[in-house]
Amino acid sequence: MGTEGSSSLPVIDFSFSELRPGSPPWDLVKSQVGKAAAEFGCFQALFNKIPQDLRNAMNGAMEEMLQLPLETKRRNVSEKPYHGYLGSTSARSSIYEGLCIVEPSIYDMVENFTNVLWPEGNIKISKTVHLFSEPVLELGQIVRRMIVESLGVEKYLDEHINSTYNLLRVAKYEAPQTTEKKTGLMAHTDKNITSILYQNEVDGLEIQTKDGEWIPVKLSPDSFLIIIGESFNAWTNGRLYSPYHRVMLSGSKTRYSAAFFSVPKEGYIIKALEELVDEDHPLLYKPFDYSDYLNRRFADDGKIKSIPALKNYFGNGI
Ligand SMILES: O=C(O)CCC(=O)C(=O)O
Ligand SMILES: [Fe+2]
Repeated sequence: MGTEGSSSLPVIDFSFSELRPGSPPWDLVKSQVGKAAAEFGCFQALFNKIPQDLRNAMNGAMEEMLQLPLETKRRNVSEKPYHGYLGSTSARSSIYEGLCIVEPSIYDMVENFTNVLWPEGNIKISKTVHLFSEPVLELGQIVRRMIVESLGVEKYLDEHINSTYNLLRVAKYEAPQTTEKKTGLMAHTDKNITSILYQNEVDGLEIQTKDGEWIPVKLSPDSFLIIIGESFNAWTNGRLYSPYHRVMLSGSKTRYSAAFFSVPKEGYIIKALEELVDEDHPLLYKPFDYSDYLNRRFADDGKIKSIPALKNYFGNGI
């Protein structure tokens, strides 16, 4: 699986031409994914389905969107917390900014987003974001299917896949112009199911292992980082790990990233699978409504910062 000693993250190759469920390569990759999700809650996925010119176009699109004037970016709004423009707060650094696109694999949804930023339209950006998102979201589905299969709970696969929607957040971390590392994004766990991260050539993401060690992530241009969120941890009753991660930057290069989040749908109740609760694995969290959790987090944003909030709100007392 490519782990080198204790201080590097698993690297898993998804670049097989025939990665069909049930095929020998599928079973091989599946066992690597299951292990990595349990031990690190995170792994690097090598994925050659996106040609270099599309990656370059995506890098250009991220730059173009995030270099727009502040008042333009602020038009990216949503009633839902964390679904629109994000500037700096006490939980995010002054070098961070993000824009959100709901369901980026649906062309009309991407166009709705670009029309807000460019009232005259921007077909080039819409097409790039849409074309880039499709294979990334396919990768996400492959990973989730493999995880569900590796836990032996296939009967919930359709329910699981249908319980989420996709949110893309493109972010900019302004070059700090320092030799010392500066915080770009504070340590946090993701609240959702899975996150798939892509970046321009500037590294900066760090992942914390179960032992508390921070590992800097070196992402090759054709790879993505998969992170397990708290909701996946809760649904699998702790079988999967949900790691803390942060962005630390130094130097003179601006970092751009695209995070594809699979998010539980409005009103979906996350309840640990009964097959995964037993004497050795007592119930970790009471069933919870994801939107309720997010709203509470949002209300507390800036106060509780990196405290593991899911346990605070819905922990089962263990
Ligand atoms: O920009 C990155 O690489 C990380 C973003 C992230 O962790 C998040 O938005 O939750
Ligand atoms: Fe995150």
